[in-house]
Amino acid sequence: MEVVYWEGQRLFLLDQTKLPHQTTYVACSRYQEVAEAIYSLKVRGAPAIGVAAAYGYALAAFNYRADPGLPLEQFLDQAERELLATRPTAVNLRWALERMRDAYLNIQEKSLDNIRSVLLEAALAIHNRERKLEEKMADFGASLVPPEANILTYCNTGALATAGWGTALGVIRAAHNQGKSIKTFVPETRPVLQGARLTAWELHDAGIPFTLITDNMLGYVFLHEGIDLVLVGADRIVANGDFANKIGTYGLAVLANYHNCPFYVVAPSSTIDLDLEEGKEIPIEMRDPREVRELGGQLVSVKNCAVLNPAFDVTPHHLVTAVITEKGVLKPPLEKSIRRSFDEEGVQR
Ligand SMILES: CSC[C@@H](O)[C@@H](O)C(=O)COP(=O)(O)O
Repeated sequence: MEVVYWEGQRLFLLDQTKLPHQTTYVACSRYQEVAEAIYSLKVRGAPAIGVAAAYGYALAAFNYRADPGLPLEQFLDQAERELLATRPTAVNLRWALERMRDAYLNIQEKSLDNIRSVLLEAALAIHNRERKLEEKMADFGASLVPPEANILTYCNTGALATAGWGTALGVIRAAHNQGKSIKTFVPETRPVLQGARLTAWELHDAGIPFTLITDNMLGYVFLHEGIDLVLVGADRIVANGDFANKIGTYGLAVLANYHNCPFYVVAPSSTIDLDLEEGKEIPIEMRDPREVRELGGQLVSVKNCAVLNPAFDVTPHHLVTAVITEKGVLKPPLEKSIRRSFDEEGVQR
């Protein structure tokens, strides 16, 4: 099932807020609808929002009418700003939009038809690149999974989160396909239940055994079930290896460390932000208090009570066993191996 696809002059997004009960698509014909879909988590997960934003930028060129409005370049800049503002933590959004802007700036023949077709090609290339490199990453990760293993993952890091193969869940899928006997524990991931609604749905669909737990069972599971490794994704990894991921990841990393359990972060290099040195510089998205007070739209607490709702937390690099990207398994000292993985390909940011 496609998570994101382009047809005609519209972008279709699988509405993840309706899963697992309904599989419906939102059809976006304006870039503002893509921005709204990203903000409201209809499409979510760092790589997937990068892919959606790239198509959103292309859509802006299709929306553009020369009449009294802005010149095209300013209109595209406005689309870029609005798409970028939707979710501040996942750096893949900025990564994808920068590539779209570069694609626009490199166009020689600036007729509207040509601009539209070049930008659509550029968005498709970002999407296809994601698919290809995630399979590579999954193979690197699967090589670290023992033939029999209890794995703990977090949030949703599968095809739904990437519009490709998946990050941490891609590794689980690859290990399963290699015939490894794995049991995956899936925390529900409050406040909006990406684990219970999305990861459980993906694993069930793929026929991969899993056990759903509530987030406050993590300690119990380490003590009584035995966890062999933890696999999580990331929304932004900075130069020293600190990384932001779904709220709760830090607590999970501390528990894994206490239990001497390997803790792996799986993410494409588009999630690495070498402009930031340390995790404390990462902007953390604060979301609507209703996500905490409510469950499935039903109030479960005191109306209007004070709420804290950071969507992400930052885990320090010393709790990370290795970072797995499409370039390989990056081991500590993380700063050195992260920078080297960029230098090898001469990637400039
Ligand atoms: C591809 S997985 C990496 C992260 O994006 C994932 O773990 C996560 O935190 C998603 O958060 P979300 O708020 O659902 O977009």
